[in-house]
Amino acid sequence: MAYDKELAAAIKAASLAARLCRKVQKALLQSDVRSKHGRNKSPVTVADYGSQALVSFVLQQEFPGEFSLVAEEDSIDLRKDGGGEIVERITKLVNESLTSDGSYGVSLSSEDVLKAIDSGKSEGGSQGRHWVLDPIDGTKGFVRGDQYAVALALLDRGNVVLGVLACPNLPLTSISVAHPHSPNNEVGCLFFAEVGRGTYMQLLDGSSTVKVQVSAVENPEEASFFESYESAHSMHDLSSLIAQKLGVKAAPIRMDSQVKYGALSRGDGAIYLRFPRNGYREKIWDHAAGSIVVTAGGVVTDAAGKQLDFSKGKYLDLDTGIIVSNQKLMPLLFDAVRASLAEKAKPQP
Ligand SMILES: Nc1ncnc2c1ncn2[C@@H]1O[C@H](COP(=O)(O)O)[C@@H](O)[C@H]1OP(=O)(O)O
Ligand SMILES: [Mg+2]
Ligand SMILES: [Mg+2]
Ligand SMILES: [Mg+2]
Repeated sequence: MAYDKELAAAIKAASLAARLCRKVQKALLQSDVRSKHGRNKSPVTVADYGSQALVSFVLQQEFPGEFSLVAEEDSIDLRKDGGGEIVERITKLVNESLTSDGSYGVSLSSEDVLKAIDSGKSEGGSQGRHWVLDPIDGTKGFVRGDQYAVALALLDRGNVVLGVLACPNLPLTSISVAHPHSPNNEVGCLFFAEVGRGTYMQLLDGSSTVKVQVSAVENPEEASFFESYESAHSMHDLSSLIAQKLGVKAAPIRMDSQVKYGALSRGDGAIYLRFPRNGYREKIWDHAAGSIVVTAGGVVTDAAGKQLDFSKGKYLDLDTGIIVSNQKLMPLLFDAVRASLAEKAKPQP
């Protein structure tokens, strides 16, 4: 109700971007992958840029006037010498997506595309409304041919009020430890949630919408947990200690990106553990959409039990890590996390 128009626009923008990403992933060339300028080694592809340009353009068409977007990518590298060819490829991809949709009847120039990418420079904060976008969350998974998500959320006065997670490679049926990728299954899901109205999953073409719910499992022995595929992103040894203390029997399900929140929101597993290495600062676009999608039955906190605060700009200010589970399991999980962190902090004999 309150955010109907925003939700419809977000679903449209994320679906179009997901289609663009799918096309690029199918034909991925090494030359499409660039490393970000020295700051870190995370890859960025034509699809990250194309997705950001497309979502930014669609949202600005739907909401002319006041517009604020906090997004991961910028055009600095693209504007450098030698970036011209890649900008042309991105522009072509964006225009092909807009033409296939047919709603806007425009063709963007390269400069329009660069401007659309750069309109994601807002800092967010506790006042007003801000869109929050990760155009491809899990770029490493995307490049590997695995899981990734287009993650879009809306902040209103510092709170996440809606979120859309498009997961082009997530099987429609439940994934498990034994079948994390299910190559024979149909893939491509989109999750959406609006504050107080539950979470829904549909196919990427918008059909077959169903209401979903986080698993209500209460016995940790029956619970399985998600964590990053990349051990550089989240400490696998710490999660395994937590799982052991909790009594979880199943092996971890390792997947890239906020797809983990999507899978959790429909009950594929009951726990998500994320413990980045020291010094890593979490960004709001890596958790905004995911965190609202799991609120139908789920709880998201940092390792100190505090709710995530999206009102402080583009970084999340949090203690040690992020944990997600259902309301019943959370107290047990929280105890296991505290005990494991204390054990790891003890000097080794
Ligand atoms: N060193 C890092 N530690 C933790 N997370 C990272 C690191 N580098 C990038 N990320 C981001 O973490 C998320 C991936 O986490 P996961 O390992 O759960 O898939 C992505 O948002 C990824 O960015 P990106 O959006 O560029 O892919
Ligand atoms: Mg990145
Ligand atoms: Mg990300
Ligand atoms: Mg990203």
